[in-house]
Amino acid sequence: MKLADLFTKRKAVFSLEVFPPKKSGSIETIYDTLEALEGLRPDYISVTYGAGGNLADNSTLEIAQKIKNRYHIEPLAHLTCVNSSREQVQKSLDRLEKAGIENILALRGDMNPELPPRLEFHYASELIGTIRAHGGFDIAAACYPEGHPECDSLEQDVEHLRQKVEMGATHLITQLFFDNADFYRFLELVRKKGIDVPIQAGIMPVVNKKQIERMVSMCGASIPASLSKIMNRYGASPEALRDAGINYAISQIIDLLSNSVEGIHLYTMNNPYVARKVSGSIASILECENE
Ligand SMILES: NC(=O)C1=CN([C@@H]2O[C@H](COP(=O)(O)OP(=O)(O)OC[C@H]3O[C@@H](n4cnc5c(N)ncnc54)[C@H](O)[C@@H]3O)[C@@H](O)[C@H]2O)C=CC1
Ligand SMILES: Nc1nc(=O)c2c([nH]1)NC[C@@H]1CN(c3ccc(C(=O)N[C@@H](CCC(=O)O)C(=O)O)cc3)CN21
Repeated sequence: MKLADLFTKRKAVFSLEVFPPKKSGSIETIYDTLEALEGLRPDYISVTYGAGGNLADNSTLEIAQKIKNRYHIEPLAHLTCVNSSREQVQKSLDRLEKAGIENILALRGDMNPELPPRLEFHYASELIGTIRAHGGFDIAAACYPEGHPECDSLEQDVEHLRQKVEMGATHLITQLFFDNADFYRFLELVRKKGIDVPIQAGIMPVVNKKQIERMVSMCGASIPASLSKIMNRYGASPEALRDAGINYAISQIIDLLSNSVEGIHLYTMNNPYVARKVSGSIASILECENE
């Protein structure tokens, strides 16, 4: 199924994101995670590719294929371009098509300090053009409620976002954010600029200090006072911080749904406990939105 069709059927789409286990780890661990996530009945599951600048390989395709064929859930395969040649991208697209994957999240990708950028692709919009020319895929792209960290202004970043939609992205997923006011401000600006494709809010429940620090430095997301108070007060107790992080995310999601958000994309970080807690708490609300 093409994800664009999903957005015409659902008032609020609910999706999950997983990442392939590190090369040193076993690929099998992801299947335990998927087994647990399957029961949460997401509309689709996305699989990262070279997240955070990690080396990418064929495991994204392999996992996406399993999500489709073993769990009968629609997969969204991430694809990045900054470290790839045109030939490599063409090859990836051919493989994805052959595997029956219909949806791609087209990204520039994080810079890997160990790999020099190939300079054949500079921006996600170029990758989107290549995917569209290839044909056969629905294309999603990323957007940044607080502006992309490498961009001088939010206005300029939104202009670049418009290029991605013009090139063929039919659905957007936001970078993680912790202050819904940032999202609402961004949505207003984006709509004013004529970008009219569905936008899903990307939410990450932050459940430990190290993870929060890593995400903030990687994504440039700002921490509102209410969240930093939680971190300071409960930082020494892993369980308290985990539960506070989960509840913070649930509150964010309920506020977003009650303000007519078109979808929630949950960055699960392969943690089924967290995904289960969050989706269990919003299941009846999602049902109410979509009935
Ligand atoms: N792997 C994943 O799941 C996710 C990864 N990311 C990462 O976030 C980063 C950005 O990715 P994308 O949004 O796909 O990249 P993008 O190519 O859309 O934007 C990257 C930067 O380039 C700027 N830019 C875009 N077009 C431009 C142009 N024509 N001229 C000048 N500047 C331009 C943007 O404003 C932004 O600062 C990447 O590192 C990506 O991997 C973000 C979300 C999810
Ligand atoms: N700039 C950027 N790059 C991304 O890859 C990315 C975003 N932003 N924003 C949203 C999500 C978050 N994603 C992430 C972020 C970090 C890891 C990560 O740190 N992975 C570790 C393992 C961590 C763990 O086991 O808990 C790894 O080494 O692969 C994975 C996916 C992918 N996405």
